[in-house]
Amino acid sequence: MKAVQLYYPPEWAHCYGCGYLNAQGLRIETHWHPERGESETRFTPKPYHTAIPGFVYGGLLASLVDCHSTATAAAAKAQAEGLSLEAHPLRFVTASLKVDYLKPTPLGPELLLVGRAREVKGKKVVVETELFAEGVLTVRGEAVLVQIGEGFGRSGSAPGGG
Ligand SMILES: CCCCCCCCCCCCCC(=O)SCCNC(=O)CCNC(=O)[C@H](O)C(C)(C)COP(=O)(O)OP(=O)(O)OC[C@H]1O[C@@H](n2cnc3c(N)ncnc32)[C@H](O)[C@@H]1OP(=O)(O)O
Repeated sequence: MKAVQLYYPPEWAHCYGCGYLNAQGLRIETHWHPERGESETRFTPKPYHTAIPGFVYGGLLASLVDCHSTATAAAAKAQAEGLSLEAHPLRFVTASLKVDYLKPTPLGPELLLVGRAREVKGKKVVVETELFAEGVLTVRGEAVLVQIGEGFGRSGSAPGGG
């Protein structure tokens, strides 16, 4: 199964968290499970992603939730509209991001993020994410994502839905 991010067109693939063209980035990959209506991202932090020794830096965890959410929004919207990402590479940006750190997240094990769209309405999608370390829920996130259109981010252009 191809990761959602790999459908992004090159001009939208430079993001530090999820752009496949950013050699220094995290380059996360999110997989969509249509039968469950859920997304999954797996990521193993590096030793330098440290908060205090033995635990993951919270800013990194927020980044993971952020980019995992944009991909979840694209996949959920595509499913809701009956579109294939191959033919319709939808792209979302984050309007709002809330992260609750429930427990310290241990540094070392692979992390699993599971996402669901709570609302798909027009160009807006609301995504809930749970992040697990060795099966323990340590972070919960909620994000509002807004679909962008061609030309978004270019000088003088207004945000545009697709
Ligand atoms: C910076 C990116 C550069 C370009 C590269 C792109 C590709 C890479 C992407 C990488 C991504 C990686 C991740 C990143 O790092 S993305 C980078 C961080 N994000 C940004 O820089 C986004 C900056 N913001 C904007 O451009 C605009 O505000 C956007 C496009 C988000 C909305 O402006 P727009 O005028 O188009 O939308 P609208 O006003 O018609 O609202 C639409 C709906 O959304 C709801 N809503 C809006 N805001 C909020 C809020 N704060 N809380 C709750 N809800 C909010 C609003 O109520 C409405 O809902 P409803 O009333 O219909 O129910």
